[in-house]
Amino acid sequence: MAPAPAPSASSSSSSYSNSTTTGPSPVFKRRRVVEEDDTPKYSYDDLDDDQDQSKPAYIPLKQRRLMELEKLHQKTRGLPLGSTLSKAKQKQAEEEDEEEQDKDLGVQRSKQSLLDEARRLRELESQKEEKSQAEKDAEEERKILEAHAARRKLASDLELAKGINYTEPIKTSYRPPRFIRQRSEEENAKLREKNHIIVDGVNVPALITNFRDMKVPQCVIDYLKTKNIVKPSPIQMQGLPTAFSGRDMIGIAFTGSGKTLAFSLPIIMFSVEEEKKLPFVRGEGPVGMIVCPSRELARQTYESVKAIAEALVQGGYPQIGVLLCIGGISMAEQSHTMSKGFHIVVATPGRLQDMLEKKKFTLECCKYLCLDEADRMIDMGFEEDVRNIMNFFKQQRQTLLFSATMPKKIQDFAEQSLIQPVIVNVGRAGAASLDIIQEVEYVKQEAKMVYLLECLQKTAPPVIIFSDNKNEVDDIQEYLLLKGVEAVAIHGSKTQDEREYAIRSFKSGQKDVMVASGVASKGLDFNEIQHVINYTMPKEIEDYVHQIGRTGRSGKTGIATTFVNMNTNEQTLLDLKYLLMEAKQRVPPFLAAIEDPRMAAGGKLTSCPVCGGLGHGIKDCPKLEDNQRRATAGFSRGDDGGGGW
Ligand SMILES: Nc1ncnc2c1ncn2[C@@H]1O[C@H](COP(=O)(O)OP(=O)(O)OP(=O)(O)O)[C@@H](O)[C@H]1O
Repeated sequence: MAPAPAPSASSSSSSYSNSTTTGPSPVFKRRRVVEEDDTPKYSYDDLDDDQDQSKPAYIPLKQRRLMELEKLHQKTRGLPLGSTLSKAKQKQAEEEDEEEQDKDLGVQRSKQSLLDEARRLRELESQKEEKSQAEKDAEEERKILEAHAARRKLASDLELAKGINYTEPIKTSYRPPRFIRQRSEEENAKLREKNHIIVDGVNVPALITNFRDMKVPQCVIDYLKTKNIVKPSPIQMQGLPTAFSGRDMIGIAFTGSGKTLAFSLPIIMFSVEEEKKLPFVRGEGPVGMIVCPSRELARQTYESVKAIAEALVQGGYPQIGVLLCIGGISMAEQSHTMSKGFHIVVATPGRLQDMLEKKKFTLECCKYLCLDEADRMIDMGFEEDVRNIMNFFKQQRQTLLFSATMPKKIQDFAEQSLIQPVIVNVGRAGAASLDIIQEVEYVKQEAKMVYLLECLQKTAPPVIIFSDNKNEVDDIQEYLLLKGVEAVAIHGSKTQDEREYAIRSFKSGQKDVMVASGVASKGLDFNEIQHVINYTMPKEIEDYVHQIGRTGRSGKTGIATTFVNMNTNEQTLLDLKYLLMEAKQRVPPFLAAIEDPRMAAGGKLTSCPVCGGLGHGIKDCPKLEDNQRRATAGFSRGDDGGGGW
């Protein structure tokens, strides 16, 4: 029999032992060995050999079973006890761990199941509602549009502050002939349909299909004839009687359709009437204003107003004064007109605001305001300028907004700013003129310049080439001059003299080609442009519509060629594809191949409310992006307008 081990230092701390050093062997052979992990362990020797000698008073059942198991195991397999024990212990620990984990998992599971539940409920709900993707998109678009359109009304701060809210249109002395007044609504509707005119608004004045019935003075009719204007265009048929009647109006018609006459003849006639009543003297005026987004457009409008005013003088009507109010012209020139009293101001917003602030003239008796290319003016950051100008009005005014591209966003914005407005639409807002043959060609970036020369052979001059980059405009002009082509260039960094020279020499036919940046030539009416070449496809489809609109004007046919390549944004190409389809133009295979993701998702073709493009929704609108980028960067005005406005 093995001697009972002496208590060792290592075990003494926890061994049950007699502290006596003398006398018989220790009573307790079985000892509790405490190891590092404090788990009780039993010496095999003690258990086996000393079983009958010294039995512990009580061994719990669990332990006894373990012991039995160990013994059995040892006998059958001959495995060391420690390993079996530790395995058993491990198992037990694992079981305990599992229990612990289960407790944790229980919490986790219950958390996860809540999420699952929420997801499941959401799925159920969405199944219940079963909204199509298109419906969801439409809803989202509506929300973006609402957020985007949440602006103040286009009214003066004074009116807003005083809570002035005009509800009735301005009264004028104009009365159409009796037979027109007696025409039934059905007849009017038929006539509108025949002329592709769509109107919206209350008590829309009847359209009139000839100038005489509109009571346009004979001398003006004669003058218009000299300009080959014999019959009113659809926008004039509806727009002139509407404006003559004093109604606020939003006029939308394609490029080159005669909008200028539609808004300038009424202001001329009102001025003549006022002058007849009581002649204007120094310091008096104006009666009305026409505000344009660019100097060139303002000058062009000024010239056409002056020409009609001159025709009226020839016809025995009183002389009316017209003031051109744009940057880059001398104050002396303007002072001369102002010294006599004047009736009409044609202006760009910046210079107009400046002159009003300097009290060069007041708007005390001004009752007529027309914003030409209104949407572009607002897009270009002139909204605040226009609002400031409104502050100078002292009474109710008649407001007219005109453009070829008037996206829904601007229409909505304008509608709430006008008084019982009449909306006159000829064709879809933003659609291209049907008098333009549109050709789109894939030309690699590096091949563009050379191909341009070839392209110029398509038609006789005059030709306009557009590029959206000032440096490129200069490069193209230089290249053409080198090749012997008579070309002029115009962009926002040119001086006023250079810009005027370019326009004059091109208009008079001295120069065959004009290379221009988009902004500099919007709305300009050049004589019978044969061909417009978009050297670079503009990012925004509205710009494309305005640019190609320099040809195919007043009923004549023109050609537009547009270069695209892999640098052209796919979404812009999609806009272009739809525009070509709408105008029944040939769609080249590379454009036809571009698929519309909205169609694939079961959507339907609608125009973007922000820019009017057909190839995207408001969420992907490049113009909205651009506006936001400008707003973030603190820009307010058009890219190359710099100093030009
Ligand atoms: N009734 C008409 N019949 C024939 N030609 C017309 C008529 N009215 C205007 N025109 C001519 O059509 C040309 C284009 O007119 P205008 O510049 O007013 O177009 P627009 O609609 O303002 O175009 P844009 O949107 O590009 O500014 C001008 O040369 C003008 O003299």
